[in-house]
Amino acid sequence: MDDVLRWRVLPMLVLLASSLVLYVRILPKKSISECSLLPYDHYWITSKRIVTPQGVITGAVEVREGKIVSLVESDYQRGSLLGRKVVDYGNAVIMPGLIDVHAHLDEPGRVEWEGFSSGTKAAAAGGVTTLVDMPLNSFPSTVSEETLRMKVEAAQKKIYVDVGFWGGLVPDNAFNISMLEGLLHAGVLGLKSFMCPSGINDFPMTNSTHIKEGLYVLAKYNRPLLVHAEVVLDSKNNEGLLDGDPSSRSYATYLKSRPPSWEEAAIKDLLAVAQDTKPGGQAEGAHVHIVHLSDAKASLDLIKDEKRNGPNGASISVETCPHYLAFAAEEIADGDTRFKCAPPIRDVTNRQNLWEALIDGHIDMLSSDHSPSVPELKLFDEGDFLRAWGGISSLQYVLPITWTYGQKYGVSFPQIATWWSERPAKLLGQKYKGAIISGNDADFAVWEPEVEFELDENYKTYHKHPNISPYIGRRLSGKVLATFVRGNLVFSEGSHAPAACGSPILAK
Ligand SMILES: NC(=O)N[C@H]1NC(=O)NC1=O
Ligand SMILES: [Zn+2]
Ligand SMILES: [Zn+2]
Repeated sequence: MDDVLRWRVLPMLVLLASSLVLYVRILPKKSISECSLLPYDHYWITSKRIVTPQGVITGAVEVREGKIVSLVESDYQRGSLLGRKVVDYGNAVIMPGLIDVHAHLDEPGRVEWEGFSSGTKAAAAGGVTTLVDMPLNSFPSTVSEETLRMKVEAAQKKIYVDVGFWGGLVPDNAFNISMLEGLLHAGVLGLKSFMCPSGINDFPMTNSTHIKEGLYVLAKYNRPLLVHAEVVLDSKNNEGLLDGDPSSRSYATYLKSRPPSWEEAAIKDLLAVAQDTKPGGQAEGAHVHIVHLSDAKASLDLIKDEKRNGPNGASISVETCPHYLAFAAEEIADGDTRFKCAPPIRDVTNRQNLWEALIDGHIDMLSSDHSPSVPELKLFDEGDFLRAWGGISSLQYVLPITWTYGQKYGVSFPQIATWWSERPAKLLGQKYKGAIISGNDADFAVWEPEVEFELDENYKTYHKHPNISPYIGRRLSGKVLATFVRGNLVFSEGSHAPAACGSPILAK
């Protein structure tokens, strides 16, 4: 019996011990192959169309340990990379990964609306390699050091792309410097506030005084304040409308309820406060970023006027979103609340003016303002524009939307890279993101501009609620083939890497 034990158990123990050693030794390798569909840490990607700050080139990008280490402009097919690990994307476009500075992922607290996992899977499938999560629509809102920690905790092991966080500037913390400093110190990339009711009870609106206080604190940290710039004017538009009034199904009714004058009045007040960000001003170092501009008339003129002062003027920037560039009020059917957002989508002429302002550089960048909810809150049965949730679901589609609807205006790959990568990286203070240059993070969107597809039920969408998006049913061009985040191939030909290895981005 003793002998049997010795000859059977001993070898098994040896085997167990050696496989444990092996397991421990291969652990780092294993984690690469979980995080990436391409399990190398040193490789080249090649294509005939690589979008760099110097223009579109044919060549190879060398990636090592998550960084771009060299960029070779050459006809790589001649064999200079023979024997290397090369992924050839042929004629597909390699662009810097998209950076979405404005998305609502709603976690913790409202995962039934979206969540870090589905939201960042959608981002990865759309070529978005970094996104910044808004401080509201989750519960609690991100307004203190503690609530930021809850966000970061909730994001652990769930994010497929890199994710930063905005903190909320609300009346509760605006006059509480230590609370704001705690939030900034803990790593939010900047603050966000509303000049009108946000639609979320624990995220009340701020007035100019709150914003001024916020800017003083932000100045010390060199970080921006993002502002939803609409103020509720004493409008008579909806007076007399009762719940269930048939005209609340009318898009025209909704459009009139939030006129361009709301944006104009807010931007006027905001630019007055933003004067403190001028060189030598009390809030020098802070920056004001106007989110989702819709009004391309008086509101845009105010912004253009301020920008004419150049570096001596206030430090400001502005974004618009794909839905203002893709849709127009005239095309929105009554009752179709998928199109409800704030500020609203305006008329055809306004859309044309937004495109021109973007192309002329008056509008700095694009963002998704992906703001989904559960389908029930969209009130599809009633089609009530006044009571339905306001927010457009689009995160996964922003690249093909920009490309498809931009064709009419002759939009180029470098322009898309400027609007979706370079300028957003600058707003976020991310020095190593936003462009394909040596030393930067190896964040890429690889896509095929010429490939068309229909957003129908056969199209794999990763948003938690695919059907609430107004883009469903549209034909788009520009298919995302592959997405790399810090060298990890996180999405390729319809599949995600097994593990979610995105990093939280915390400001230091
Ligand atoms: N709370 C929230 O997401 N609001 C957003 N939705 C929208 O359409 N505009 C917004 O600011
Ligand atoms: Zn907003
Ligand atoms: Zn938003």
